[in-house]
Amino acid sequence: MSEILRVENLKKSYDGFVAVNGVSFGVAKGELKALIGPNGAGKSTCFNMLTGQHRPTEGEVFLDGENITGRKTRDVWRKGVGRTFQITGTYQSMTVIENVQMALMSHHRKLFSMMPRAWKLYRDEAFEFLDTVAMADQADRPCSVLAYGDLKRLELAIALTHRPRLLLMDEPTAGMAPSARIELMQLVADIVKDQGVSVLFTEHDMDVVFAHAHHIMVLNRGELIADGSVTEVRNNPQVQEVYLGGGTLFKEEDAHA
Ligand SMILES: Nc1ncnc2c1ncn2[C@@H]1O[C@H](COP(=O)(O)OP(=O)(O)OP(=O)(O)O)[C@@H](O)[C@H]1O
Repeated sequence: MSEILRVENLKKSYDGFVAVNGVSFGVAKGELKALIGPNGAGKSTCFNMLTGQHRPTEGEVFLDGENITGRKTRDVWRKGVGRTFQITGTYQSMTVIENVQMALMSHHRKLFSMMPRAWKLYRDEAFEFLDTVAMADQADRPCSVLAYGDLKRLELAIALTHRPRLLLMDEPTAGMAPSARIELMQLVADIVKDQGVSVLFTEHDMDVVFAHAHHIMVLNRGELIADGSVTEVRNNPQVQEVYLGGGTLFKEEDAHA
């Protein structure tokens, strides 16, 4: 399978402190890949370098073969790299569908207008995105009354309006109840399968990671210590040491590969 993302020898230093050190990896087209690691391992720093928020100190980032290292966030986004954040970024005073319509206006490069007729634009298209995340029945509800899990699904719909080739998800299930976490990631897995979008996500909940990731990478103190299938990562002694001081990290039945 060819790669949507290739990262070579990525490094980020802050005043001499090395947050990410010589990291190289790939994400295949149509892959759902997890980037895990303890707090402060360098996951967000990695994401920030992929999206152009931070310029790498060294190394290169290729999107579908094109070198995008150091490009501005907006350029990277226009090239098809989307991102969702741990804290949702919807407009609370607007309805669910208006949030999606506004994202579509941006995607189609239409100037946003507060004129009432602006809300007729892209309404059908917006419904399709809401349908993808099973939110069409909540289209006309204000965002301020949505349950947290519904806000996360809405944020996913908004990210999809830009037709990302690669979607980076920063702790997508943070703050959710365990059953809602698995449900949200099942939705993401379905989207990956049905639409061929590639997803790279960070996550602290191992049940979510093992249930859905095709492959897992492990960062520790800025260095990539594992990159492989669930089974390979589970059996990696260095990973077990990092997580549980040598104890068992994974249950056999969790593995799919
Ligand atoms: N702008 C910055 N200036 C200085 N140090 C930073 C900066 N951003 C991150 N760091 C440091 O780099 C290291 C990696 O941080 P990062 O946020 O990437 O880790 P993380 O794996 O995403 O952690 P978490 O799981 O807690 O979100 C940490 O030690 C952090 O304090």
